[in-house]
Amino acid sequence: MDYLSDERKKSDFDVEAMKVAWAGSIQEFQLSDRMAKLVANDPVFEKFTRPMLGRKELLKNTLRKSAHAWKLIIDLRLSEEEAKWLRLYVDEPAYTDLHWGMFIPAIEGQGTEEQKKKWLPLAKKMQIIGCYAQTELGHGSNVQGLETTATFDTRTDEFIMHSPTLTSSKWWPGGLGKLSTHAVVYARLIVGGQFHGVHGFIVQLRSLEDHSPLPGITVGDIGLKFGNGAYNTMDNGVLRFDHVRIPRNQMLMRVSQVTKEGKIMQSDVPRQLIYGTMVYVRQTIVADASKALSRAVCIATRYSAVRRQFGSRDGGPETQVIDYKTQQSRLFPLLASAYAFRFVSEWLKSLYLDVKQRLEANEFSTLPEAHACTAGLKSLTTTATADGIEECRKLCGGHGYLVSSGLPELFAVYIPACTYEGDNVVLMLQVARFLVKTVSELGHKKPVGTTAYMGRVASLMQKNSAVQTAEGWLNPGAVVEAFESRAARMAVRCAQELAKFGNPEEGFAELAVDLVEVAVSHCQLIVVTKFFEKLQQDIPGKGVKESLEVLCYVYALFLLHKHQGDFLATGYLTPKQASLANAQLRTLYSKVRPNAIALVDSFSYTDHYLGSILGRYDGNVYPKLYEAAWEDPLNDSDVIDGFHQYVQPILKQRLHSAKL
Ligand SMILES: CC/C=C\C/C=C\C/C=C\C/C=C\C/C=C\C/C=C\C=C\C(=O)SCCNC(=O)CCNC(=O)[C@H](O)C(C)(C)COP(=O)(O)OP(=O)(O)OC[C@H]1O[C@@H](n2cnc3c(N)ncnc32)[C@H](O)[C@@H]1OP(=O)(O)O
Ligand SMILES: Cc1cc2nc3c(=O)[nH]c(=O)nc-3n(C[C@H](O)[C@H](O)[C@H](O)COP(=O)(O)OP(=O)(O)OC[C@H]3O[C@@H](n4cnc5c(N)ncnc54)[C@H](O)[C@@H]3O)c2cc1C
Repeated sequence: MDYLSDERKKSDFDVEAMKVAWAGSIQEFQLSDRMAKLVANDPVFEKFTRPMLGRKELLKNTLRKSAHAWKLIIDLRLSEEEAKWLRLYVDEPAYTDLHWGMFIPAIEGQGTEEQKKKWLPLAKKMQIIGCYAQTELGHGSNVQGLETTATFDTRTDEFIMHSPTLTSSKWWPGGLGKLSTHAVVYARLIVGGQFHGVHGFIVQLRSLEDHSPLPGITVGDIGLKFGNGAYNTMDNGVLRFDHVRIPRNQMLMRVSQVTKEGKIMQSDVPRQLIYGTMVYVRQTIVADASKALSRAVCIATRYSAVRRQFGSRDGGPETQVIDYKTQQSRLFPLLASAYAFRFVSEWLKSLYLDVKQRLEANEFSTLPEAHACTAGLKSLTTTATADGIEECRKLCGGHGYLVSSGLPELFAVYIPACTYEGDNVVLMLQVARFLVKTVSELGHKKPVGTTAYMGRVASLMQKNSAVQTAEGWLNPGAVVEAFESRAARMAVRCAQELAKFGNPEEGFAELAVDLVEVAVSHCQLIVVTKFFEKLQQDIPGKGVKESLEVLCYVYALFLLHKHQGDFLATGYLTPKQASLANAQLRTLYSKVRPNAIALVDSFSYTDHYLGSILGRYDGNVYPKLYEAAWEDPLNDSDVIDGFHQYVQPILKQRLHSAKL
């Protein structure tokens, strides 16, 4: 029985076409759909018991699933793209994520042709397992502050990897603790007693025969992390070196080379390319944000349509909580954000692929913008997603707090995204640096790409919004101009404040909070602009483009409402115009309402991937919640183990004193 079938009948767009729009193309949809079903129908990938397993059982279970996934990849001859989707739908962080997601990309981006030829075939056949060992106990954000040393020994043509202090212990790398045989280790290069910056080195950690750590290497897991199950399926590790020797050709040498004689040779490649793996991963994290947020939103939307509270008239049904305006005002902006992040991630991927191609041809001019966009959008989308998942839990009331809602584990697994691959504040400060530089160069350099609007700064500083009615806000030009003006005005104002400081670094430190706000406003402008640009494309299917248009305005006007202080303070909007935007937002919520279930069905998530009783496709929530309660190990017996030992004596004492 489909308890949501009435809801599904209300929608006025073609869901199958929307699935394709969400996936990006028909090919991408079919591929993803095939992998989702493959995983959902395979009992090895069951995951409901995960939060109840102890750490050792949990990790072993993850190893079993990873081995089974690898067997499927080999037996079914899956492509790299298919394998990626398969791992996604297995939905369990594992050492393989870092092997494929960072170890291999680090070698691809920073290795020489010779190094790639040697290491990539081994890694791609999984004959070695690698991780990305950058962060240390004492330093994560400050990469140049890393303490591990790689000292060149000209006599033996080797580097000596060493951890001179406790704080130089590598700390956090996923896959390092128990599984990796190799790591790309970031360390201070020391040649002839001189420090030559931080570089990556391929280091073997464990024997390929019996997996024991090699001499001079101390390695282990850093311990339990937030939440049951969740990210504890990952062996984040600690690593120390005691004068471990590696051949010279295991330094990743695309950026700098060390010769046999101990000479440093710089190629034309900028040293920032050493950070290139982070640019790649940050871009993928933006795509992951849309997946995580859409999962939470799918659960909260379906449950909000099932759940009824208050409002019964003449014995009729109570009101579906999705019909409360307050519920809509919390839920629909998140639904719109999931779509907005999906489309901006599509754009970011194309920007990244373009930069990658240019880098391969030794053309580096677009790297700073790629860094700013990946850093800023990673920060913006992960912050919104982490907050959004928690909001979805609240939108589901008490039942959202049950592990079987799927939301607690999703939250626990997701929130470190605000920290890994760069703390979100640190990353926004990088964007701010880029923007301040752009403003300071306006006189002699034409801003391009995502900062092109700064080229119109004079008019953006003068022109105020012309919107007169609520309908006036349903105009891409009016909305984009509002976001451009706010971002440009805030950036210029901040740059003027900075100019008052004799020492720019002192000014940057003092104005850091304002600078982060400037960076946020710039990143929000990018997301809004890319959503409108997406709507310019051919999007087939009845009512699909129209529904996306509604979501695009919801996203933009929700932000405008939330940050109306900025829009008012910069003088671009009057309070009347801000309130017209809010009135339009209310109208838009009413337009989303009949399509809400269809919009989350369009994510095409299987019940297995959602992992949520509240978010079940058929809406059959209550019987399934009731059934699941009885599957809890505590309900194996009517009288709990420990009762006779610890509780009964207390009860008896009460009866005894009652007699007295
Ligand atoms: C129920 C559910 C169950 C399961 C769900 C399943 C899956 C879970 C879901 C999601 C998980 C998905 C994916 C997981 C993915 C990853 C997680 C795992 C791994 C994480 C790995 C890591 O964290 S690796 C470590 C990352 N570390 C960092 O990011 C460190 C941050 N710090 C820095 O990047 C830099 O040091 C800095 C940016 C802070 C720079 O500091 P600064 O001192 O200013 O810099 P300098 O070194 O001096 O350089 C200055 C110039 O360089 C430019 N720059 C800086 N960075 C870059 C760059 N990356 N690219 C290009 N250019 C760069 C900077 O702009 C300066 O330029 P100028 O022109 O101004 O000189
Ligand atoms: C689940 C998880 C997986 C990880 N996986 C890996 C991995 O595979 N490989 C790896 O190498 N690393 C990994 N990391 C480490 C991760 O990359 C770092 O934790 C991250 O980069 C943040 O650095 P930090 O811990 O040094 O934070 P800190 O920099 O110490 O941050 C602490 C606080 O200080 C603030 N702060 C720091 N610097 C500044 C500044 N300049 N201005 C203003 N505020 C500042 C931050 O905003 C934050 O609030 C992982 C971390 C986690 C949680």
